Amino acid sequence: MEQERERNGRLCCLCSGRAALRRPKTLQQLCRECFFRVFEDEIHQVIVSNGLFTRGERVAIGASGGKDSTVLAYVLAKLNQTHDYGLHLFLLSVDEGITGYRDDSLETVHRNQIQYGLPLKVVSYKDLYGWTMDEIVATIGKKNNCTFCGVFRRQALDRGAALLKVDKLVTGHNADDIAETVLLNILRGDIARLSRCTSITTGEDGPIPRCKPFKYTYEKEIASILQMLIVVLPESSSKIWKDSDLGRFSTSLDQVRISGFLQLQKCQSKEHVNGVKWCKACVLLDGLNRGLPKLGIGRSHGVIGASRDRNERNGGKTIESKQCGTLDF
Ligand SMILES: Nc1ncnc2c1ncn2[C@@H]1O[C@H](COP(=O)(O)OP(=O)(O)OP(=O)(O)O)[C@@H](O)[C@H]1O
Repeated sequence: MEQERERNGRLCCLCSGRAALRRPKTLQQLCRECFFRVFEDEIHQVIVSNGLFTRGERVAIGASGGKDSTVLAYVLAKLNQTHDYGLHLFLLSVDEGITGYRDDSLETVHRNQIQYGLPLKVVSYKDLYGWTMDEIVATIGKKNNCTFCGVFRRQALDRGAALLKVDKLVTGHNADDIAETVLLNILRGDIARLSRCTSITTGEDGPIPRCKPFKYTYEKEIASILQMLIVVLPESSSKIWKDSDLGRFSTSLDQVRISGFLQLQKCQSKEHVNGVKWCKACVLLDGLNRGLPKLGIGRSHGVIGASRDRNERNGGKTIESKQCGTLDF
């Protein structure tokens, strides 16, 4: 209460209006409008100075329904208009099939689709792999399921991006995520990932580069923007947003789901974006389908070894594994 009164008494350092917050990054007192403006200007500067996009490009926003990608969708849609980037923006969501979690957050994505007027594509693990995460957890238990979730999500985003025929995929990874990844890679002694995990654009040698426009953005500031966006929503929806960061917006909009013909074909398919036979996702899926779900768990050389042994015994072909992981965005 005391703090609230004190804050209300302070003035915005840019326009002398009533300050709404002390900005975490610079500790400046700012009103709501100035905070939005400096936040958006900074993202615009990051985009321009790093040459993230080229006019006319098709760009998919990895939309999880969480705060980072929700704010990313808002800010990119806004900047695309105000600065006339000339981008074709899409929302791309991966439905892992986690009851009570992703189904809720996908409702938020549907809402973003309406608010920002962006086309949405949803790709699901069930359609791509024949398994939901709930089914995978029921098979493998809670211990190693993160490996499946992370590896499949990464590939699913690539495949969704290929279906949308986009030139780039952007994600809501922020400065805090990157700091965490750096520390994890140091602890894991993973020098290769350490050297590339701070890049604002990765995968430039692959079919669909990934960019992180929030690379320099503090998570706290993204949370403040989201909170302020909630305030301007109609009462019924703002109540929904307060219930959960992920939101619970009910709508009956059509989800664009990919059909059976795109079921994973062990990377033999020419459509496969990584162009690598037997990538980590394939090894994991192969294990699941054979009733050997732990087959692909662990480090790649272990996987290759285990797979080779098994294939040699079966007189089959050699499986080559590619390092995948959630820290590689
Ligand atoms: N299921 C998904 N569908 C589409 N994109 C996703 C999905 N999960 C993660 N992403 C992308 O990867 C980014 C980082 O995801 P992470 O799971 O680390 O969550 P986060 O830092 O909490 O972000 P968010 O608040 O957007 O969920 C997200 O901002 C989003 O762009």
